[in-house]
Amino acid sequence: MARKSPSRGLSSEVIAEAAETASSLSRKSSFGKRMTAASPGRSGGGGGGGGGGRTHIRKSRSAQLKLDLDEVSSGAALSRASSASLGLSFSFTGFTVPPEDIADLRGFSDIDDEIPEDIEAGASTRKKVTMEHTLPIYLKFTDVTYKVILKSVRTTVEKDILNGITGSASPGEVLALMGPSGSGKTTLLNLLGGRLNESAPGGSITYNEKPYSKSLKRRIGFVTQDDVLFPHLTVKETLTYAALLRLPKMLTKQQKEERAMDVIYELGLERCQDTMIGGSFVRGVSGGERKRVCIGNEIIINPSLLFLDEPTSGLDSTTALRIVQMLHDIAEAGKTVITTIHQPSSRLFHKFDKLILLGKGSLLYFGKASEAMVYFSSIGCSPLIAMNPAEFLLDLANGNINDVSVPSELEDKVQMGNLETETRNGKPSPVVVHEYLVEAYETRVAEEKKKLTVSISIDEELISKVSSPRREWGASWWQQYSILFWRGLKERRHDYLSWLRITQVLATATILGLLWWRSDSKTMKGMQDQPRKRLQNPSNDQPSRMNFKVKVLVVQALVPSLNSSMLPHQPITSTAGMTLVEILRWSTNLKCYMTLCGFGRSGF
Ligand SMILES: Nc1ncnc2c1ncn2[C@@H]1O[C@H](COP(=O)(O)OP(=O)(O)OP(=O)(O)O)[C@@H](O)[C@H]1O
Repeated sequence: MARKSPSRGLSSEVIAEAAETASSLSRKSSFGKRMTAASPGRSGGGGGGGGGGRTHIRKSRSAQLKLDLDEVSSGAALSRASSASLGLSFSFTGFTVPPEDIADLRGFSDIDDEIPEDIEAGASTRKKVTMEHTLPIYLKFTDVTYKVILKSVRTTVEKDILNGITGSASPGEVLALMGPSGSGKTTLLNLLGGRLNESAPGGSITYNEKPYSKSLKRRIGFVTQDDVLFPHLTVKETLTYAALLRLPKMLTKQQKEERAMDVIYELGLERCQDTMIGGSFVRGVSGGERKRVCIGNEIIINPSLLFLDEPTSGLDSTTALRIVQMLHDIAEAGKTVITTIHQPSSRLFHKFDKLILLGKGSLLYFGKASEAMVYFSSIGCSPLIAMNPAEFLLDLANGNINDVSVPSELEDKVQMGNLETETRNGKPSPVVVHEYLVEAYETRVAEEKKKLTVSISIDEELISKVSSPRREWGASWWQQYSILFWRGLKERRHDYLSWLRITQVLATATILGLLWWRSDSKTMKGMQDQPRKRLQNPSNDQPSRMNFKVKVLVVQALVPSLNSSMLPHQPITSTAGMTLVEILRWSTNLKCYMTLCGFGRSGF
């Protein structure tokens, strides 16, 4: 299969950068490797299984490292991502890899980077849904600032959230945003994802050299920190409804359903596809599976840019590692992945291509994650004991320099006693450390910043596609209505069919029905007057004294302000009393109807 020429992708500079990234990575997982292997005609990794033969391909990380250096330096690595993005090979564009190959993986949980595995290639029977190719998007942001205005009764204060953040991310890369809590990671992520519209940020954010536009929305996937999933839907239902609602109109219902299945296989969710998502009161899928469903919800539309807000929070380190590995696989399909991360393990830290370290909204480091430690040691900050690099960086960003060698400049200042700011245990205070790091980054890495601010040449076609409004989407109004209606019914089927609810509904209906049992329904006046007659002269009440008593009790319960002493003299069938009962009856009916239609969550 002919590879797409690099010129089809971004400019040579970008390609070189991405190629460099690719060469620095030993990051392809066995999962990703299978993807490569499954692509017929692919030369790397021992050859693909062409022609549907049963070719055993030995895969290992070392095999991946065989990445041809000439190929890398010529930019073919990005071309690979590019060709993947053009739907030719990788899985996460989701269109060519036989799911049987993926199914063989026995789910995501069995992926082990280090263990060589045999894979059967070329046994494809499942046909993948053809979708639009991933458009490679180069994200660049320079001197991004963001403020919020805090209004109180007396004053209006401006609060700086981000101060001059500069960085970039190319297709095929995973950029991690790291920093202590409150450092501005989520704000930066939201800005880059075009989700903060209330006040315009300073600086520039470009996507293939174009500013954010509405048409880009369709090319961006955003996985928020809080999982927004329906607890009573199964994994398969969740992704199928997402596909039905979000995929282009030109695809048939069957194709959309197939696309949902593709994503299930790609994310290794096939074993739990029929399990409910679950929630506070319902046991469902595991935390890692839940996160993968959230990611699936976004990659189902084949986005060019994927943003994730703390996708590993609350997960154990092994599951977190698998999630990050999956993000790499997604990136390798030509997507640009940007994620915030909290306290990653050292293994996880080394998996990121690029890193942004934030401290109090300022940039402390931007560059390759693998070079972060070298940079900080060059400015005099190194760990004094063996520690996880991520932990070390977060300590620094917090201004905590216990177990960290103090830069000689700062040490001198402390010893000379000319440090105006307070010191703690003879060590510079966090404020001073923060200022030092910000300053160090500003001056010593100014060159790096300059490189980023230089405009790069990107293929005209890519630029025009980014701002092109042409991308047909979604379902019609009526389709959306019916999909949401059925989704609402499915989501609540467990509520409807619970014995508690059925009993509750029957009991309410019986009690309310008793109010009008054996009523004189011939005329409106008769209906209204009849109970009054009974109340005023119960002995005339032929149908049943019991019936009358029940009614009185029910009305008393419904209208607590009427006490029994009032009843004989103050008939409840006064216009006000009856109107109240009518309102109650109608509101109950309305609520039943609305619940059946899928509106409102609480049932009756
Ligand atoms: N709209 C706003 N109004 C006031 N303050 C805000 C607003 N948005 C963000 N902030 C403040 O900006 C700072 C950065 O917030 P942000 O959520 O980006 O931090 P974070 O690094 O993602 O934190 P965490 O890791 O805890 O989620 C915080 O101090 C937050 O209180």
